[in-house]
Amino acid sequence: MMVRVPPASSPLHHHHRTLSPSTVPSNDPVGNKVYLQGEVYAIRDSEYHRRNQRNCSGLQMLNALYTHLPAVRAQYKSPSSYLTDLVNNLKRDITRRRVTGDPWDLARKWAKPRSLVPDSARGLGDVLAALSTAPIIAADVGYKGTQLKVAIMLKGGQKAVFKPKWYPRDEVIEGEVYAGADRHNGEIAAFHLSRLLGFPMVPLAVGRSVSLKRQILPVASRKLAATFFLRRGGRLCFYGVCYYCHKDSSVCDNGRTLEGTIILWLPQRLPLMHLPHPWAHTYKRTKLAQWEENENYCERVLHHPPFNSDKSPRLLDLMDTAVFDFLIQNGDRHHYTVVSDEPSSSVVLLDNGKRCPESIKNQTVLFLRSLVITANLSRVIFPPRPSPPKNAADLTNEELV
Ligand SMILES: Nc1ncnc2c1ncn2[C@@H]1O[C@H](COP(=O)(O)OP(=O)(O)OP(=O)(O)O)[C@@H](O)[C@H]1O
Ligand SMILES: [Mn+2]
Repeated sequence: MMVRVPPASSPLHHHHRTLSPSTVPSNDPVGNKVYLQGEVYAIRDSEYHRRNQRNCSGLQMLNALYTHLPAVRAQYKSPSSYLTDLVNNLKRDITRRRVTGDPWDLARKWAKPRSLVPDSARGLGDVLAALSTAPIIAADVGYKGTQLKVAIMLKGGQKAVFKPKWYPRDEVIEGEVYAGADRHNGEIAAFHLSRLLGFPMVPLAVGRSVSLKRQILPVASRKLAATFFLRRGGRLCFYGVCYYCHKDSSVCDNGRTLEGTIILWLPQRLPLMHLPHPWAHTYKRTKLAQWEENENYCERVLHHPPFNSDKSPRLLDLMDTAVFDFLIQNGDRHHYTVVSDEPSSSVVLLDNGKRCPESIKNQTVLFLRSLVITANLSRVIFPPRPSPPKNAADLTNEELV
């Protein structure tokens, strides 16, 4: 299911197809079947729909939720001091205060299987500043994955990743939710959003403009350097080594620098493991996934490890991940990542560059507040097993907010 929150007036409004509320719900023969309640659109590809008319349980749940929206709005009409403090503290944390002489060590100590950054992270501003200014002492082709990236080593021995900017910030990406290359600034927004939501599982990420000529090429491995070339007009370009890496899809500097995102590498003591996401797309237009076809799919998932253990928070963590991905508009979490050999590990939120809306920088306090409310919803609507999940429609307003 693909869910969007784009009323034209909202700060989340962005450049995807804009749908007219007046067409809802409709079943137009060529386009999408669109559901609307309040200001939420839930869109499903029409082709899927024709084949599987029954599959609307998620939409019904959403509809049930939106009956509570007016009450939630009323309660949060004015900013609470809790949220004002929360945002102020987050802001203070990301200010450079020169409280640590060893930012890499500080960040390494912070990282735990259920929290990569503490709620109150004195020195975070110093780590972020170090990421965006520390000299790059080595650069190599990306480690794995399909997209162009540069593995870098920063002075002081810290590993990191450089993901280049592909699009102007207001570029429209048409197609499926997983279409297009990554948005470098999506990774940065995702990092701050994760802290705001109390789900700090995104590795630290900052923006940085690098000089390919002066900062990357001189320290590049031979393999990486071999993919550099000059365009007419003096722009330096490269395309790296990866599944989608090709000279035709290279990135170029503007004559001086290339903008991108630097993402901190997680410490060695937190090795990662990738697991298939039970609610992944099939990535084939004509093939439905089991979760799209089978009304009892969730029950089936609950019979398998790690979901069959009352001690495992995994399903709740995946739900929080779903809320998070909804907010950053990421439809590409085909696998999820956890820390190996840590059964209680939360989901490590890597690879957040898909489709993060450009307008996230225009957030207002109002918007932030609604995010915090949304983030808490999954815990309320889906209480931990074994207590039987309540029907969202049965919840009182007090329970929801
Ligand atoms: N900050 C990090 N710390 C540790 N490991 C990382 C980090 N970022 C990425 N990795 C490892 O590298 C892999 C690929 O990274 P990423 O998902 O960002 O690249 P990608 O090319 O977009 O991958 P994909 O094509 O699978 O979407 C991750 O699955 C993870 O194992
Ligand atoms: Mn990716």
